[in-house]
Amino acid sequence: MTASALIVAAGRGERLGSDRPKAFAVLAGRPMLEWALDALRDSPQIGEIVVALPEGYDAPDGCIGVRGGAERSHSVRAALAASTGDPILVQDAARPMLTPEIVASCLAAVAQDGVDAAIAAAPVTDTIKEAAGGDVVRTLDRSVLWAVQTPQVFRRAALEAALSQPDEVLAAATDDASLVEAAGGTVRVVPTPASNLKVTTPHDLEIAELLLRSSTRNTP
Ligand SMILES: Nc1ccn([C@@H]2O[C@H](COP(=O)(O)OP(=O)(O)OP(=O)(O)O)[C@@H](O)[C@H]2O)c(=O)n1
Ligand SMILES: C[C@](O)(CO)[C@H](O)COP(=O)(O)O
Repeated sequence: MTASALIVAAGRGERLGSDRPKAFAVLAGRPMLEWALDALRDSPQIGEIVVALPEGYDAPDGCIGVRGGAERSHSVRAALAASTGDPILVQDAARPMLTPEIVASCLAAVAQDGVDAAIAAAPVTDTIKEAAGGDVVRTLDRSVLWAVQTPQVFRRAALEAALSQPDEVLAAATDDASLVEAAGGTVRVVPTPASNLKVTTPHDLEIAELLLRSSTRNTP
């Protein structure tokens, strides 16, 4: 069956502080959402693209639009309900460095036997410490740590089951794979460059602008 891509674009972007929802903030001359859309439109495995949108925004050309929810996972659930494909690729509009190569790697990984989800992730390069009240409790073993990104690709049945939980369970999840993990599913990491960053703050927007303006993706 053909894959569906879900792009979650319904967030407010409070940490970015722009005058419009973050997915529509201008990045290298275009709405941020368009960068991830380009990579998905250039991926032949993707049969349909569903975009979860803020109120008052229309679906981009060739995409199915749905109204997003209160939290990110609620937006994923709304987009999933409007999709028909299998597997399902979930992408943040706020990750504009997506490429067709990353899409292909994650789709290939989820097609392997026994895998319920395949998620883009970069090995952690900083030393990570756990702290409480300002004091370090422990230093974690960096060799087993991954900084998780999107895309996250799921077998449809696994994502449907994960997202069928109560609203408050979904609201507490910072990514979709964690819901599949909690249900005992097998989630595989797909090594991806750290440059597949999420635009959260104005500083991230500056970095993404520099990367995109120096990339061949920005040539007509
Ligand atoms: N209710 C929500 C919240 C987030 N998102 C999307 O989920 C992605 C990752 O979320 P995040 O970076 O936290 O975006 P915002 O919620 O917009 O940011 P902030 O928390 O700063 O308001 C973004 O593409 C965002 O548009 C969404 O579709 N629906
Ligand atoms: C899904 C995600 O991009 C993986 O890193 C991230 O967890 C989203 O977090 P946010 O707090 O909604 O920005």
